[in-house]
Amino acid sequence: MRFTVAIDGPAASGKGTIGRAVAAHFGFAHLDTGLLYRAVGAKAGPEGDPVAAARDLVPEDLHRDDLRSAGAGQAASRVAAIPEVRAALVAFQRSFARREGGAVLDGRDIGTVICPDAEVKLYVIASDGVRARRRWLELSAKGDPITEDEVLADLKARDRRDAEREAAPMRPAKDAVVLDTTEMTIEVAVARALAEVEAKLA
Ligand SMILES: Nc1ncnc2c1ncn2[C@@H]1O[C@H](COP(=O)(O)OP(=O)(O)O)[C@@H](O)[C@H]1O
Ligand SMILES: Nc1ccn([C@@H]2O[C@H](COP(=O)(O)OP(=O)(O)O)[C@@H](O)[C@H]2O)c(=O)n1
Repeated sequence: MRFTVAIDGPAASGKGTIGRAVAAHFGFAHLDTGLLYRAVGAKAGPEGDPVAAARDLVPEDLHRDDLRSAGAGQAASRVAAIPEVRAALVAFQRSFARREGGAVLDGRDIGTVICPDAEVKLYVIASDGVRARRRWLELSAKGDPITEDEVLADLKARDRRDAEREAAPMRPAKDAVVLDTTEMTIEVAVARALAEVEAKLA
């Protein structure tokens, strides 16, 4: 069975949390595509060639322990604006999406560019303040000394860059279901996503 769930939306809106839960529930594979761009940014570093880093990306690159920081997120969003970087990552994402047994991919352009024919498309949003609070709680629990205001500034800068770039800008697909999780618990948000998938599987 081939079945693709595409989850897009701005930074820290809950895409990964929902994606992992949907994948676990239905036994689908899950790909956090943001991790690919974070790994490219980290692999290239400030002086390197991001296009070469994207073309040479190997699975071990995704296991670096510094990919979740705000700095790695900023580097990701800069390399993600380069069309050749995005092009180098398309084939892997598309073949992951069509693997046997079902797949969930979360990112910014899954429903619009990577998988325009996905069976389910969700666009997950939440207010800026709520997203900043959630990401700050996550980073501070890991010992990151970043402040909540710094997280908010990071999210806003990335969202603007991601939405305004020419190459695969962040936006909801015309047929995406928008899920505003501002006032939802994780359990409620996941239940809403599961219901959308159930409806299409039936
Ligand atoms: N509905 C929610 N309520 C409270 N916290 C949430 C909710 N959804 C996600 N979170 C938390 O917010 C943080 C960001 O979520 P995540 O799924 O990583 O977002 P994204 O993949 O969109 O960047 C995580 O720490 C996650 O546990
Ligand atoms: N499909 C994707 C996924 C991520 N990205 C870029 O990668 C960055 C990091 O993505 P992420 O999903 O890990 O970010 P968070 O939402 O977890 O903060 C984003 O800010 C985008 O610039 C993208 O351009 N396309």
